[in-house]
Amino acid sequence: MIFQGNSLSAQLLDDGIVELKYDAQGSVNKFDQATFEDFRAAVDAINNCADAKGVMVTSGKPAFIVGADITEFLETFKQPEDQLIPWVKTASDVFDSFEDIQLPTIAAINGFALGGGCEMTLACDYRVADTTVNIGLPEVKLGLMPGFGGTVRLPRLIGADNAVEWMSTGKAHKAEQALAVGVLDAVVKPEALRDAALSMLKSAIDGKLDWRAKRQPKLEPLRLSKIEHMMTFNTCKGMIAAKAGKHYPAPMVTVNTIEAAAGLDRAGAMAMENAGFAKLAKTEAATAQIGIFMADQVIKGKAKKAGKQATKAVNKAAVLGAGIMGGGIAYQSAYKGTPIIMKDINDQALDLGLTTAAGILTKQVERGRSNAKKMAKVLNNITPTLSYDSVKDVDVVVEAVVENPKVKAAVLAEVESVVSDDAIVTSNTSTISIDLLAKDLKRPENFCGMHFFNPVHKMPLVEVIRGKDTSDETVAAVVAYAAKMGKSPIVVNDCPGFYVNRVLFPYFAGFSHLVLEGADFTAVDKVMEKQFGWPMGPAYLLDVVGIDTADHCTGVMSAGFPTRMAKLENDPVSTLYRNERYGQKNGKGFYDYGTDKRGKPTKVPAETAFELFAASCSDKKDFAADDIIARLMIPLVNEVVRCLEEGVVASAAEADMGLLYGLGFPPFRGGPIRYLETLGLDNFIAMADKYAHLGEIYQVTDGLREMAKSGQSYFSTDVKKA
Ligand SMILES: NC(=O)c1ccc[n+]([C@@H]2O[C@H](COP(=O)([O-])OP(=O)(O)OC[C@H]3O[C@@H](n4cnc5c(N)ncnc54)[C@H](O)[C@@H]3O)[C@@H](O)[C@H]2O)c1
Repeated sequence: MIFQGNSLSAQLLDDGIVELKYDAQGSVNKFDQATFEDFRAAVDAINNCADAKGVMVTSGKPAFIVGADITEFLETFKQPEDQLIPWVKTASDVFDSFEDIQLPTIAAINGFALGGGCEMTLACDYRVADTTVNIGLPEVKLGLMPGFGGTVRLPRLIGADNAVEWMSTGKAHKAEQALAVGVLDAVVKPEALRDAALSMLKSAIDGKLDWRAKRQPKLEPLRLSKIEHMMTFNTCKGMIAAKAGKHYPAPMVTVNTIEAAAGLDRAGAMAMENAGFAKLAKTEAATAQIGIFMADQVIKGKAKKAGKQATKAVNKAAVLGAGIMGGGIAYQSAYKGTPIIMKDINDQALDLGLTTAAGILTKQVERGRSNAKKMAKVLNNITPTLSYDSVKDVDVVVEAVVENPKVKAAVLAEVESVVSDDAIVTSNTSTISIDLLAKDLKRPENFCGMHFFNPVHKMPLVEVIRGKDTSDETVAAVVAYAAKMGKSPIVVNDCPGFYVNRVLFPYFAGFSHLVLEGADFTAVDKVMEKQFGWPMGPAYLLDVVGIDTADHCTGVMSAGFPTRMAKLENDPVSTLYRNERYGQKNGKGFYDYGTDKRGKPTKVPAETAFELFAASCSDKKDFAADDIIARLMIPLVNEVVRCLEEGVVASAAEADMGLLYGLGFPPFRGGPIRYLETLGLDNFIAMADKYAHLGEIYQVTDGLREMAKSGQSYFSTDVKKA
């Protein structure tokens, strides 16, 4: 052994080959600060080893190297930009010093080689992978760009156009794709990987392969003619500008960096990369996207823990109601491998439920994401029925019948009397209290809410709602089932609106206030979509949710929080409802919906809506974009803070992910709490105080003022809880 560190070692094998083996103490190999120290020391040891003739990089884990340690990023990136440049240069220098070892080098790549893991292989002269490989530079998904030489080495290896595509999409590539584009030199079966790498390295040592010639282009400027240069970068920039948009600067900074560095040697190009990386590390988008990655880990971690704690595995499920939601739930359960009975009271509904599932599957087949065999298997996993007979032996029931407390109470009691004593019963209600529904059940400990979002197959969130009698076992089993369905579950406590709708309705109230004061709803939608970044502005979202549903929910919320969320006089939503404008479902709401000559869906602001509001709202008035954003977002953020303070949602991470996964909160803003903290607690409070006279939804809590005063972060409170 010529070097032994905590996460990697260098051993001199026969024939003078040094095996540089990454084998961290944790479950995966990643580049954290300690690994960098090891890496640097290992390079020194190899340079000082007189007998070394070549270097083979391997992994002792099922994955090669998964990337940099993202958990260190947010803390590190608090440094000012001018200090981050030397910080990242220290890291890229180690990769350069490895690349400069005056011996042939090869990476034997298995499983994931992402980010820093991919960059480690790029610093080698040759790359042999096995068929399990997944290789790529996904930094852009964290609002960053490669920082360990990826932007320098990859374009010089596979051409600027291919490299920009790899880096601007952040996609991971399978072995064959990476081989075709020239990132890999060979692909072999997993059992042949080591021998193949050794054999190729020996050929280089013996002079049969010219490793110096292979390395040289990586040290020089990119070989591009003026025309090629112009064509490549202009085309790439055009595509990126259209796709990524202004809220996601990382892809454009990446391509600009590669372009600016094209005429430079490695040292010059690396300096460009160091600067570009530091610039991106300081953007709000990077903070937000890194925050999302960490918060997602929190959710996944909790789901995994629930899976271990759950005493009851869900192997067979039932859904009651084959409507929009029931059909979607049946599809999702079946698709992810849990057979499900779909019960309704009428045949037509069952047909519709199955047709919905088949429709989703057909689209997947058309897009090449599935095939007829898989489609048949999924459909076979759904058993439609009109009777309770086949529901008897299921492990979990999801009730998704009409939103009527009496019907739900009757259906829940019925099903409870049919299933076994340890079966879990859940409700997909969006507004009815879980404690209220549990009141007449014999086994309330086996009951909780399981709130899916529409459309079920697309929306990642499931709120698992704990009632006052719900047992921990029930929560654990339902969380595990939701995760098995491929969803991201968050556990919330029972309260009106649960978590997501509870914070959404104050936002809608902010919108209604604005319209009542004369705002043009199309202008509000435009600001909230284009500037704030929501996938739909509030008027459009209300149309999609359904004006009738929204009006009903407003009633529920005002009953639950009578002072803060009291129904507004002349609420534009109620005005539309009274005029039978139910939104997208009947083709008329704030907008009119239809189809054009080619059958494409259309959406135009409805003249009738303007007329109705002219009669019940103040005269038309323009509002500044900042004003619009503040008046909608302050109520939402305030309510999220209340939910955290009341323990409705357990952590800032879950509060953020709930809105990201349930409502499509703009990812570049990270979630409501990340948005609050990016603004700064003091700034948010100052802004909210300006609007406090508008009502309670604008008034910040004492708890928030306390947090601001003591300079605390909601995310550090999460760390303490964990
Ligand atoms: N649609 C949404 O966007 C959405 C989102 C989240 C939650 N939810 C909730 O999901 C539930 C269902 O909503 P939906 O939109 O799917 O409604 P829907 O009207 O499309 O479907 C309800 C189905 O329940 C069936 N049904 C009625 N009584 C029944 C009974 N006794 N036994 C079995 N089936 C019965 C009906 O025949 C119908 O097929 C509601 O509680 C709703 O609040 C809806």
